[in-house]
Amino acid sequence: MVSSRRMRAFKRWMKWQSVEYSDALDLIIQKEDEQVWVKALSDLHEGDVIATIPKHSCLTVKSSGAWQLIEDFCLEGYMALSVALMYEKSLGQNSPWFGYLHLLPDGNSDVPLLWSLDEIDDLLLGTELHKTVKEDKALVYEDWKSCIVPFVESAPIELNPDDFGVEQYLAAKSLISSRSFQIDDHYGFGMVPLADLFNHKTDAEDVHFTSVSESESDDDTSENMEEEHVDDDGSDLVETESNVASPTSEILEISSEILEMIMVRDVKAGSEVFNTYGSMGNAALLHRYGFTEPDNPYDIINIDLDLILQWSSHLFSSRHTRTRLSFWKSLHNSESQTQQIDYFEISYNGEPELELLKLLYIILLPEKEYNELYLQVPKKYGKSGIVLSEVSEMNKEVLLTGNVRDGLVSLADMRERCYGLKSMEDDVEALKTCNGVMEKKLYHSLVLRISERRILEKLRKYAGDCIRKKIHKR
Ligand SMILES: C[S@@+](CC[C@H](N)C(=O)[O-])C[C@H]1O[C@@H](n2cnc3c(N)ncnc32)[C@H](O)[C@@H]1O
Repeated sequence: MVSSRRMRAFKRWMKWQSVEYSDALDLIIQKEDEQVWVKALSDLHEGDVIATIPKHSCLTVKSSGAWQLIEDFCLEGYMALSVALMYEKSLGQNSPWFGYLHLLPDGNSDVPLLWSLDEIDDLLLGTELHKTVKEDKALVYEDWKSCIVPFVESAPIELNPDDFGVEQYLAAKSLISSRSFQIDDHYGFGMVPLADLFNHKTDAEDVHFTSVSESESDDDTSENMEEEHVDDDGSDLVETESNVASPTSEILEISSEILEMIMVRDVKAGSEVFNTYGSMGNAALLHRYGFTEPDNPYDIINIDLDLILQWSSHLFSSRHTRTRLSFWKSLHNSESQTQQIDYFEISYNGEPELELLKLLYIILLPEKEYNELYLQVPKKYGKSGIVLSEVSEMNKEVLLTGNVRDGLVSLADMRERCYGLKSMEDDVEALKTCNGVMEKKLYHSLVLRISERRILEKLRKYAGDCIRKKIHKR
């Protein structure tokens, strides 16, 4: 089979690159979708070093043959690594990473960046990702046109434009977003062979990825370098002058450095060995990696400020909405250093963030109480005697007046309508008959829609529960 031939070639490549891994691991290619996963062949124990990966075997901007070209053209972050990846792929068998790249898919087609616009509109409508992914696609195209095309045209060596087309750029971006790791200050981030074959499990990883140099490995003072992902602009990766030494001497000096994979819990023979890509909700998982997890505790849903303004303008004059909004903004700005708020988070349990409650409370205050509040800040005001600046996450329920509760329910209903005509029950039914391996886009978009809509359900319940609690207290 082609896939097992590719795996054998990858194993030979790892040997050549001195990438070592435990005999107790099996690298398996799943027949149905060619996904790779790592299986424990015998019991593994916490503390076992199951793989060592020399840093020079990682495909990074610095290690790539295109390094000088990239440097001369001043490309940085994701764009630079994408060019390095496209360049090495363009070399085919002449690339030192051929045996590794040959195992990888051309792009990660599960990542929404690679979906068609129709698929995005159809599958992601209403979700946290719909607008974001459309914007991503437009930005990627812009980046390609304004940076990659001129790079290829002005390169001092002949590059085939077909190897650096927009499709290739999108594919490279999807691989980087779903498989890259932060390595160290010298190499920055890049593709780490073998380490990138481990699948993710939220809060239940079996293995840690650690950077260790030979001098450190003897006395066991290695620094834990849990997989770190970088922002899309790669901004935290831009090197300072001080850590960019003469490339050859530095590479020689650090070529002894290795990355280690260490077990952080026991795993029984026959089980999959998981890594973690971080604590992320389903929107972030799908956006970056192309999959979701059922019952993900890091799920959230956002209520956009625009939606709140729409809701307010159904109830009040636009002048009322504007005045109350700017009053809330002035309070918010005086109390916190955080930047402008465009949306408000509802947590996995359906709890709205404090600032949303404050804004609704202010919008809904009767005119007389609002005027008192406006004139007397930060003194006590109104019947409730609430001092807004004293309300915290701990006691935010004091803001849940009947009107605020109604407001939360209306906002949940308005947010729900963003998902279009299909009800939550339709989505749940569709998920039951969907094949998670063969219909990944549909499957994971349904999980995302359902997880978000469950949070809206919990938000309504949160508003209702508070009614009950208040009645009970009286
Ligand atoms: C770093 S790779 C992991 C190895 C990958 N399975 C492979 O075939 O090479 C990350 C990709 O694996 C898949 N993946 C990882 N964890 C997963 C999970 N828990 N459920 C579904 N797919 C997962 C996703 O396609 C993701 O983009």
